[in-house]
Amino acid sequence: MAKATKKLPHVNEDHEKEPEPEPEQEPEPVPEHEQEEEEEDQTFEELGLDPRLIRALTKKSIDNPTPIQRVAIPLILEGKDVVARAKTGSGKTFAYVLPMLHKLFSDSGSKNKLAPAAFVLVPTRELSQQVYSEMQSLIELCRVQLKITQLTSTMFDADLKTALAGPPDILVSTPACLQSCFSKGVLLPASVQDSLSFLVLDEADLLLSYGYEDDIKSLTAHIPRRCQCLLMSATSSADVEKLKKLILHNPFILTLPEVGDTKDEIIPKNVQQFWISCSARDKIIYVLALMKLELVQKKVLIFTNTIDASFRLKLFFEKVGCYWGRVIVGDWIVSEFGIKSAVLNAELPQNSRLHILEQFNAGLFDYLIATDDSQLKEKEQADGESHVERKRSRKHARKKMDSEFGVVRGIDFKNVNTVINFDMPQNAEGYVHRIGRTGRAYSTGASVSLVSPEEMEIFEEVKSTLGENENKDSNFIAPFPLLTKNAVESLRYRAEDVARSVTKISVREARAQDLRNEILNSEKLKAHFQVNPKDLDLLKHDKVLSKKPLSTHLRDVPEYLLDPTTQEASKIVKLARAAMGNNNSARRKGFKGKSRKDKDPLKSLSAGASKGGFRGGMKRKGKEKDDSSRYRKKQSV
Ligand SMILES: Nc1ncnc2c1ncn2[C@@H]1O[C@H](COP(=O)(O)OP(=O)(O)OP(=O)(O)O)[C@@H](O)[C@H]1O
Repeated sequence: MAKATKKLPHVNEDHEKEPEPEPEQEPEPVPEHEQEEEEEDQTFEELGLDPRLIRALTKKSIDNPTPIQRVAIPLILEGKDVVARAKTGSGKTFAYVLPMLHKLFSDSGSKNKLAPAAFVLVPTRELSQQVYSEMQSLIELCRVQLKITQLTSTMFDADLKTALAGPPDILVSTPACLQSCFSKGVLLPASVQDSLSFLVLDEADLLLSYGYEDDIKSLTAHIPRRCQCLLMSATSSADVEKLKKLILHNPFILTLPEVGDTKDEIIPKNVQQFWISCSARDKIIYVLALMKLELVQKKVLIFTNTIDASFRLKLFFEKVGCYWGRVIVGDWIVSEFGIKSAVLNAELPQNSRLHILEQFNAGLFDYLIATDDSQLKEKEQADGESHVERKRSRKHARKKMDSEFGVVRGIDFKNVNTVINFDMPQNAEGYVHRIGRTGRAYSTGASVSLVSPEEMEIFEEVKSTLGENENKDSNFIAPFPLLTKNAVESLRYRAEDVARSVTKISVREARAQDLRNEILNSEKLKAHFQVNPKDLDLLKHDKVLSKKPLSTHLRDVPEYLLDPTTQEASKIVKLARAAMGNNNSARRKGFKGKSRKDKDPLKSLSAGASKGGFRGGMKRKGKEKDDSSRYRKKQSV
């Protein structure tokens, strides 16, 4: 314990029964900037991790631990129960996976056990797949004989038995699925009592909202007292507190970080947040303008609150012939290819959803229109209150959807530069999780929320949750500076014309068609991925769904339609993109890649963006250092 704090003089962990040493027991105070450098330079070796894991990380170009990893890993290696709260994308998964694997590597006794040594519980199947893949790839790189198994609620009893035969060392699952293994007798409480050394509740803030409370309560009876329990969470909530009381013994509470005043910095500072005020009807023109005039950087993740809205958008993009990519050979344009988008929602089969995520992450397409799970649930509830009939039919529809689906929360979308809230989420928590899909691993990112007058209330709620304060740099949602009303008006006539042609019937047909495609895909995928698990390229998810020929009148926006400010803004965004090159570089070295603020051409632009104006997401280095050095002292229960 003392060892961990001495290495990390900025960190204060509270412990219920073991108070931290008084400051006089700390090492000699070091000037702040030196401490920051020292912490940032800390290596995984210094944290005491197994060399095989360190080599595996190096192969993944991960050299230095992130702030939460720097604090959590030593404590977990020491065998402490830990509650770790750190913002989205801050590397919480490796913060528990690395020390857990380290300990399992050296746990020779586990081979004679009759049940897994570790349970990792997550709220959704997408997350389960993600965590499973991360751990599996580390284990493979380490060339260690550890078996990891993923269980899903759709597995037959016989498959569950097969999966648990052996038994695996690590089990990744949702709480419901694990509990059903106990109730079906596939897992025996006595064996678990004897074997279990680790219980991880990942994305703990979401576990209860996904309805797993009863499952978790039932599971507690099977968790041996000596089992080390870890709870990872992006936000603090009453649910996290509840889980903490249910599961953990005497935990260390790590909270990262607080900057400045009374409110936590919830959104990573490397993410610039913007908003545009417009009518619900005009949103489609604004989103078109953002994309068509290249005012946002790819890859783009667009959120809608309903599946129909996502298809409407997809068809609209297809129909406006958003073609601005060109293949040029010599002086000749040999082909033009369209910007196509894919949709992601709970209606799609599981295999398709995972594959869409993989393809998007692999960069096979740049625009993904997602309808997030909680929005669906809440929208249905809201609709249901006023329209009983609709509620019944939606309830029926909901049954067809996957209750373990979770597209937004915790999913590690790779290299998303921009998140667009086409619809505002239903609550501030939804906003935080959506925006957290960009700026992962402290890379840069931006978000643009389109806010209609009807959504102003929720927008205000978001701002107050974030602790917005124009004098403070963080958590400030600025008016989007790059798009003028004139630029939008220049697109209006044509865009409205195209929007009119996207009828309810065409949306319904497209949705049905997409589902058919994906069910077919899913069958093919299932068979194919059994043989070629790493093959990403078999099937396409961004097929054109429009049945009618595409309109050409918005294919190219004539220069005369654009006002000079927007033209200038578009040029600047392109320059910024060129200057940034591969923004992934920021992700290496424990997120401490140098930002290029000196080269940031957006810094000079001020069209309407007061404080927090468009920074192109590149000038946050100094503040990032603050993150690594400030952990908030928090009272444990
Ligand atoms: N030390 C590191 N250096 C560089 N990249 C890292 C490091 N640790 C993790 N990453 C990468 O950072 C990304 C985000 O990590 P992770 O998914 O664990 O974040 P998170 O804190 O769990 O976010 P969320 O709360 O949204 O689930 C991943 O792509 C991961 O591979």
